[in-house]
Amino acid sequence: MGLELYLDLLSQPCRSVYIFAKKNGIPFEFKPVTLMKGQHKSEEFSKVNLLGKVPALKDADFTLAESIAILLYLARKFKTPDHWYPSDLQKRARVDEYLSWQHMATRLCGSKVFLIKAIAPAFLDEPLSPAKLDGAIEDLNGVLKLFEEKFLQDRRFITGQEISLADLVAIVEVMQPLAGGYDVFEGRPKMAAWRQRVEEAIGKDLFLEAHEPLLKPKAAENLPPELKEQLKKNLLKYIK
Ligand SMILES: N[C@@H](CCC(=O)N[C@@H](CS)C(=O)NCC(=O)O)C(=O)O
Repeated sequence: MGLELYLDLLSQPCRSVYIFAKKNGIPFEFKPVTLMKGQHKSEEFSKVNLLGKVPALKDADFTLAESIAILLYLARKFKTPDHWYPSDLQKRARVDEYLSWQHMATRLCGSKVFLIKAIAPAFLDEPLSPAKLDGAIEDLNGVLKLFEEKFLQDRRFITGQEISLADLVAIVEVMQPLAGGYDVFEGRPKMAAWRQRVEEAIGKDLFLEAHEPLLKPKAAENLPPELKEQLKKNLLKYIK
């Protein structure tokens, strides 16, 4: 059995894995796991990832969770071009630095804005207080300022001249609040120019293909009440 990637492209870390595999011509079977149908909680999926989260990888009888671990596994196994995870000690450390920082920063704050703006209205009986969104946007703005000042500075990409895993992991996260209706690039010309460069380095078609489910979401299906309740509980955990 070849490489299998368990993905839902609505998810940021899934998009980074998908783009990376496609861009590098890594052969894999796309195994869809639809979050909005609760498929990540199925018994079948728990055999691939007991953590119940996407993305997940299966390579013969080896399974792996966590997008960063998956990206590094793919980079090493398929010996992808050096710029993705540079062999230069300090460039690699720059990538590691961003990948370590982003979980509780770009990812946490971008996801929260997206969930409050785009997902919560379909699940909650009463609208959230506007202060909730204001607070989330304020936190996200603080993180984006740090992203520009510390990680991007005046460079073309985070490590310098070429795209790396750090840029890939960053772009998929900042697209999430954008899809929720909060344009993170407005008033941030440095970030907007970086986005263009990242899109070009990935390839516009692949970038669009990976983001289409997020940018043009299909109407939500009618969910069974118990599943809706479970997803609502999860949502409240994330946006508290
Ligand atoms: N740190 C993990 C995060 C994975 C994650 O949170 N995935 C989300 C989708 S973006 C998920 O599967 N959520 C389902 C849940 O938490 O129930 C990674 O980078 O892979």
